[in-house]
Amino acid sequence: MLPEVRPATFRRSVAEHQAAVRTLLAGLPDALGTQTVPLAAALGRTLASDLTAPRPLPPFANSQMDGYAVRAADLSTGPVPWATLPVAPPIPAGTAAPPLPPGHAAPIMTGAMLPAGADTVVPIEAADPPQFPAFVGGDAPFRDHTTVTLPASFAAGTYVRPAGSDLPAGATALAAGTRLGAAQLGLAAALGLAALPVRRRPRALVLSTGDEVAAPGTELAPGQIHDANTTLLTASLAEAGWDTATAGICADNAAAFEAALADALAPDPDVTDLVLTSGGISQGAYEVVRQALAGRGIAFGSVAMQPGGPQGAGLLALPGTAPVPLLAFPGNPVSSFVSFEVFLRPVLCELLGVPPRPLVQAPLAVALDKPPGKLQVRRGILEDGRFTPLGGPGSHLLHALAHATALALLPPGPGHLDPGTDVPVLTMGDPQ
Ligand SMILES: Nc1nc2c(c(=O)[nH]1)N[C@H]1C(S)=C(S)[C@@H](COP(=O)(O)OP(=O)(O)OC[C@H]3O[C@@H](n4cnc5c(N)ncnc54)[C@H](O)[C@@H]3O)O[C@H]1N2
Ligand code: MOO
Repeated sequence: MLPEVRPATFRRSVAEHQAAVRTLLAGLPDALGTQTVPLAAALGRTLASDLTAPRPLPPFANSQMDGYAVRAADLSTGPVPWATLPVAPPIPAGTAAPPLPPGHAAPIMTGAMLPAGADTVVPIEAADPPQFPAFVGGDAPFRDHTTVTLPASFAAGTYVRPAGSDLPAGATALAAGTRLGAAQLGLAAALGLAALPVRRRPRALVLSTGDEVAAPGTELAPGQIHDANTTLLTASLAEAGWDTATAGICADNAAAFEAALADALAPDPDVTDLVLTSGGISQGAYEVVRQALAGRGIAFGSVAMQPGGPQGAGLLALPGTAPVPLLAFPGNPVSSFVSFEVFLRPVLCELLGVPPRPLVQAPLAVALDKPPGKLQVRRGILEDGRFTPLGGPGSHLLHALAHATALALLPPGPGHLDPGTDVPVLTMGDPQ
């Protein structure tokens, strides 16, 4: 059950707006539920519940080397630091090993089951002779009375992989919330599991607004710009594991915008977990999102942050559609990007148990001025452990953003920060 958020005009701190977004999206984990999918379809999905090992890994004690399975005690019975032992029948991988007769050495292959009684494997290179007898692996019949000489320097347990030494039966193999990559799926396969319980992928509807905004690939009329935000927000969501749909670019006409939104939500057989709009929420005369949605459950206001000051959020209540959480981001592309990184990604990570972007403290390489009392998010790079800004604070500077690998979160408070001031920095990795 999602909470009611009443229309209002707000002035919030960043923490207050983050809390409002968290409350709005609190029902997401339950709404996603669980579905079981084959391993081949589980790549990139999120594990829905703790995965318990149904059997030990490895399932039986086995050899780590091609060599001889022995009892370590049989190697140091005489006055010399070696022992000559009769050779028992060989143990290939994939067979049930018979018990090792006392005082014998059984040729054993890597991964083969250690016979009962053996506790050590001596690699073939350490044996004399350092090759297996001709009857091992060939068609020749087993020859009794063959012997091998082995050094006594191998302590009990050497080159043995005990049952459960990777993971005991009943242990937690992977925790709920784990994003399933190659290694995690490999572990599930090794445990014998053919399918895994995963969360339904969340799904968002992304809409850009503005008479001036035209789709990439189209010719621009005078005064028009290309739509960056649909792509930017869709890609941000996809990186966070979401499926996305778009209702395209909506003109600055409240009735048409509302109709487009209702259309995109109503006939859709797939659940929409979130609507994300950009543009049309500030103080202008043509603020289509604000005008259309202020009476539909969405609160608009300002957050003490730059860029990304204007914000809207709430539970969208359109006639004929199910209530759905909606976040309205400002139209400037960097404002939309920063809004995603500050308000949405951390909440999604927290709710869905995904690790957030790493946050480090780093000194500023240069002096920076900012609006006092607001959190300013500067884009830049970490170089020699210091934060160097790329471009200025303007929220239209997409080129600098595209080269940034770090976001400095300059705290509200004084408007001037000296070089060397330690500030929190979100690291984003290399641009792809
Ligand atoms: N008088 C005031 N004016 C503005 C204020 C204010 O407080 N008082 N706030 C400014 C801030 S800060 C921001 S951010 C913007 C937010 O405005 P909107 O959310 O209403 O966005 P728009 O006006 O529609 O667009 C802003 C800007 O971004 C461009 N844009 C919009 N959509 C896209 C898109 N999909 N792709 C690329 N670029 C887009 C648009 O052309 C504008 O240049 O308001 C300030 N004004
Ligand atoms: O707050 Mo606006 O998002 O700076 O440009």
